[in-house]
Amino acid sequence: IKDGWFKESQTLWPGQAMTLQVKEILHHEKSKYQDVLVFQSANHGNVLVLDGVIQCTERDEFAYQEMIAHLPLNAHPKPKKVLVIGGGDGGVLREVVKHETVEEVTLVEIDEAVPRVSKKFLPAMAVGFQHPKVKVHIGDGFAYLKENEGAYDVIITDSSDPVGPAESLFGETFYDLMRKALLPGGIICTQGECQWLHLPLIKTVLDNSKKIYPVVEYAWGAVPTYPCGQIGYILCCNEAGRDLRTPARSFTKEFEASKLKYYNAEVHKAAFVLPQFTKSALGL
Ligand SMILES: NCCCN[C@H]1CC[C@H](N)CC1
Repeated sequence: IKDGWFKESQTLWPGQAMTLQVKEILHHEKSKYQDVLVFQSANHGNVLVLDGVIQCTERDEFAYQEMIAHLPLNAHPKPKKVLVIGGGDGGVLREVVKHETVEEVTLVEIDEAVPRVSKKFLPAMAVGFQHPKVKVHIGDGFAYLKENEGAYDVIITDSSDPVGPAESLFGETFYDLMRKALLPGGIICTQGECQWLHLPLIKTVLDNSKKIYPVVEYAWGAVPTYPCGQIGYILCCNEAGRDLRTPARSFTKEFEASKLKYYNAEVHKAAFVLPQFTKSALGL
């Protein structure tokens, strides 16, 4: 942080950097896995930064949390058992429990510091931990998946970037472990990086996924404080012929108007419409 501005410079987005004006540093620690920073920004609320990378800001986190949760959940006809890997800030949990069909959602987060710090400094996201349907497990998602085969209708991997603790969450082994943990007709949804910055990585992950899932899709949406102001979502289903691009279920218009700020049935469909350079690069 230099003369009151935080700069998000990272090898994953060379030559560019989002900067946010800092009002006050609220917390800074080295956890067992990563550098954890929370600051109060001038115009984006409190901001969570892990290893120098913006994870979420109070101002625009809803755009990401709603999409990564409601794209898979509304693409599934009747999701009951949900698993979230990562997502230690609680935002995805807050969204998952909005689905009446969901009976139980388990969150597996490797770093105990993230829920601890989120509960203190990002209460509007950490509210997700309070719901009775929620179970929290601090541990490695790999190990957890191996212990829970054929158990989940939807698995959401809300990870940081493939540099540091989340690196292995972008590998073929992990995608196969998620597949084995799904129930029939199950859907996974993972943080899919940025089409302007990471097309080779995205292509590798999608090509690997196509070897083991009959349905593989790429969607994207705006998140102003993420690199290039957007983020992708990779969705896979273990049942051939399923259409993930059209909601199998929708919230009522009233629910969309009162309980959501980004996602709705039209946004669901629009998210899968890709610009030509991405379409041809990913062969979708
Ligand atoms: N629940 C926090 C969101 C984590 N996802 C982010 C996607 C964009 C990345 N550059 C950083 C992590």
